[in-house]
Parts: sequence; C-alpha cells; structure tokens
Amino acid sequence: MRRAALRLCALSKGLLTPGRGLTQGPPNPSKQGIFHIHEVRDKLREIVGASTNWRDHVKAMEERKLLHSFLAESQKGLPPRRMKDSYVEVLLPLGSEPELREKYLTVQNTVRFGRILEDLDSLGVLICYMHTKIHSAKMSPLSIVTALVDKIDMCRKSLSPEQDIKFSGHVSWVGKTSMEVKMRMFQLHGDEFFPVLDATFVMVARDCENKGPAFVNPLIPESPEEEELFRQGELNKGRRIAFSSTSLLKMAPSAEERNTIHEMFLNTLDPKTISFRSRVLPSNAVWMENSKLKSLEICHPQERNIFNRIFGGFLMRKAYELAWATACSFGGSRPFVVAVDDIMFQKPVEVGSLLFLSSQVCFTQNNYIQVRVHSEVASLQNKEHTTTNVFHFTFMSEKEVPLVFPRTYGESMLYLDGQRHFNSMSAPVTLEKDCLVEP
Ligand SMILES: CCCCCCCCCC(=O)SCCNC(=O)CCNC(=O)[C@H](O)C(C)(C)COP(=O)(O)OP(=O)(O)OC[C@H]1O[C@@H](n2cnc3c(N)ncnc32)[C@H](O)[C@@H]1OP(=O)(O)O
Repeated sequence: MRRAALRLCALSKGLLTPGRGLTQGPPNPSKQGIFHIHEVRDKLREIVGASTNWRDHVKAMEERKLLHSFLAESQKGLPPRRMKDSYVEVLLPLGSEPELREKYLTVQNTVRFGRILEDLDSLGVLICYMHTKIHSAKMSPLSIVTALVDKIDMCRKSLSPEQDIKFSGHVSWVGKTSMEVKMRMFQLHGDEFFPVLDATFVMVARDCENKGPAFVNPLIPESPEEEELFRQGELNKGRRIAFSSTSLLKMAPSAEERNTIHEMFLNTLDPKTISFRSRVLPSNAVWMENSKLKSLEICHPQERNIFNRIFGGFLMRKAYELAWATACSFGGSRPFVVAVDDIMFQKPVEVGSLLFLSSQVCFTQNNYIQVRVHSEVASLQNKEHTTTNVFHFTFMSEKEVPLVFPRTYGESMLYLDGQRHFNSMSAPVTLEKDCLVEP
C-alpha cells in the first residue's frame, strides 16, 4: 500500500515563479496590479449585481433576469480567451495589516485553514468571471458556482499569521459550461514569497437566475506549458469520471478490497467463541462508530453567496473545522491537514436551511487520519433530509494513531472509500515540523 503524505506544490517543483502566472502574462487585470482580499467579494457583488442588504435580495435577482439576452446560444458564439486573461493575484496582508489577523488566527498562533478555504472559493469564482468577462456589459449574465474542489495540497511551509499571504490563479481548462481553476498560495518569508498550497477547483456556469447551464468562453493555450495544463485538465475530467463510475455506491469492491475487509472482520472475531456475532476490538483500535462528531448550523442570510444561496466556502469551513475536531479527538494530539480532495457540491443550500454535518474517521494509517464529512439539509417546514456535500480531509497527527475498524457492511464501504481517497494522494515527501496548518 502506498504511504500518503504531503505533496509538494507544483510551484515548488519549479513550474511557476512566485507572483507570476504560468502564462507569464500580465500579473492581473486590475489597475492596482493586485487585489486586496477585501476587494474580492466586493468585486464579485459588483459583477453579478448582488444585494449588499438581505432586504433587497429579491429585487437584485429580478434585475439579473434582464441579463438573459447576454447569454450565448453556443460556445462558438463566444470569443476565445487565454490563460492570462483570467490571471488574478490577491494579497492577504496579515503582516502589514495586523487588524486582519484576528479573523485568521488559531489559538496556536497559526492560520485558520477554514478561512483559507473561504478565500480560495471566492477567488476561484472571481477568476472564472475574468475568463468570461463581457467587455460591453457592466454585469455578468452568468451565475458561477463551485461544483468541485478537486484537490488541495499543502506544501512544506508553515502558515504564520504574521506574514503576508498572496494568492494567484487562472482558468486552466474549460469544457462547455465548466471551468477548471488552478490556484496557488504563497507566504512571505524575508523578502520572498514561498509556495504553501496548490488547489484545483471546478466551477460551473449557470444562467442569470442559476436555473440552467450556460456556455463559457473557449480557452486557447498559448505555450507548451499551457498546453500541458490544458491536457491535464482533460485528464482530470477523465479521472473523475473513472473514479465516479467505480464508486462503491455503484460497484462491488475489488477482490483485494474484499480481502482487506474480510481480514479485518476475522481480526475482530472473539477466539473464545465460535460465532460470527461476537466481535472484539484488537488492541490499539477503535470502532468506526465511536469516531463520530456531529454539528448543526442554521444557515443565516449573512452566510449567503452572491446568488442568495449559502456560500460554498462557509460550508467548507464548517465541515473542515468539524473534521479537524474529529481527527483531534481521535488521534489525541493536534492534527494538521495535508490534503483535501473531491469535495463535490451536489445541491445548493438555501438560506434558512438547517445544515446537519456528520464527521467520522473512516481510515487511518501510521500518523494519518482520513476523515469524511457528510452534510445534509432540511428546512424547518420540510423535515426531509437531502445530501448536499461529501467532504474528504487527510490529516497528520504528531503521533501514531489507532486503527479504525468497521463493524457493519456500510462502514466497511466507508473504510474502503477512505482508503481510496488516501491512496489517491501522490508520492510521499518528508514532513517537517513547521508544516502546521490548523483549523
Ligand atoms: C457575498 C460574497 C460571497 C462571494 C462568494 C462567491 C462565491 C460563490 C460560489 C459559491 O458559493 S457556489 C455555492 C456552492 N455550490 C453550489 O451550491 C453548487 C451546487 N450544485 C449544483 O448546483 C449543481 O450540482 C451543479 C450546477 C454544480 C451541476 O449541476 P448538474 O449536475 O445539473 O450539471 P450538468 O450535469 O448539467 O453538468 C454541467 C457541467 O458541470 C460539470 N460538472 C457537474 N458536476 C461536476 C462535478 N462534481 N465535478 C466536475 N464537473 C462537474 C459537468 O461536467 C458539465 O460540464 P461541461 O458542460 O463543461 O461538460
């Protein structure tokens, strides 16, 4: 079995120079050269004409209906764009503006990763609006939503709440209505920005009312490097389809996986009885059902996105923080996140919903803890629960953690799914103590 570990950012492998896009194009389309983190959401509101006041949200959505005529009837009708057209840089000046720090601070004097997830989500959407910008219109007719966090890899640098952070990113691949966005994060050490994180998101364009699909501009790679990125985007799409078609919700586990589960089952049979029903935990192991934590959020208007649904970044922060607490209580020491993958946004969450989050450890190995968070919503009127997201987080604990044992068939599938996510991480790299990234 492959040992999963921190993945080096593409950037630290020399694919990208800090502060410059892969395209080596102009740093970004704003006059200032770089957006301040506060400008990102303001800019998004301006682009879609979103209300800044909940009282006006219905009126704002009514006005958006008028933008229907700007929607393209086919992708061919839209001008192609280059990667540098969507390239954006954003500064989170934690060092130079100490008043910003409070929001990002953990009690351990590190940066809250949940806040970073929110910033990445907003930035990803802004990047897509840059790609699809209509120069003749002030507002965009598109509603761009986060469909998938394909992966986020942490690099080796620690995140200090006292040093400036910089994000950059651009569209790296497009389909008909979807766009893959690659983003990077750097932190200032001395007078240089060093890579700390690589992220790949998939965003989907919808019409002005977020009711049906909408075409996005084609993307033209301009250099061999960009062609490679585009090709990678194509491969990523194929990989996602393959991963989903072999999902344990659709197909039986492989022979090797079935063996794993049966071995685990045999390891839990009580040798003193001849029974399939008396189960005993091996030493240094925990039943999966005892690794759960749950939470409930009331989705207030304050957490809405530009389309009056609940902001994806908020959902990720809440899920991440619950996952972190789950890993912490399971492992008995402060864990740090090493990877996030395959967060699928299946259904929008309406303002006013009750959001139920259930988190559980589904796989462990050495110091690694794989946590799955399932989120579902119900309205106060309708008690029926609907799944909106499934989140997968990989943490590393400072010390070796117990094994987790499934008791039921359903839990065995969770275990195998966790193992698949864990094994989908890239080659291991040495972990350094300064990698801590906490909630
Ligand atoms: C106030 C300040 C705040 C500012 C923040 C702004 C940030 C706003 C961003 C958000 O917060 S969005 C909120 C979180 N996201 C959601 O609520 C999305 C919920 N999910 C959905 O609405 C639908 O599942 C979704 C629109 C994503 C897809 O709907 P469908 O499944 O009907 O889509 P369809 O099958 O028609 O596929 C459309 C495209 O999406 C692609 N797609 C769909 N699901 C995907 C997936 N999971 N992964 C990758 N691609 C996916 C699909 O391949 C296809 O691509 P192409 O047209 O290019 O071929």
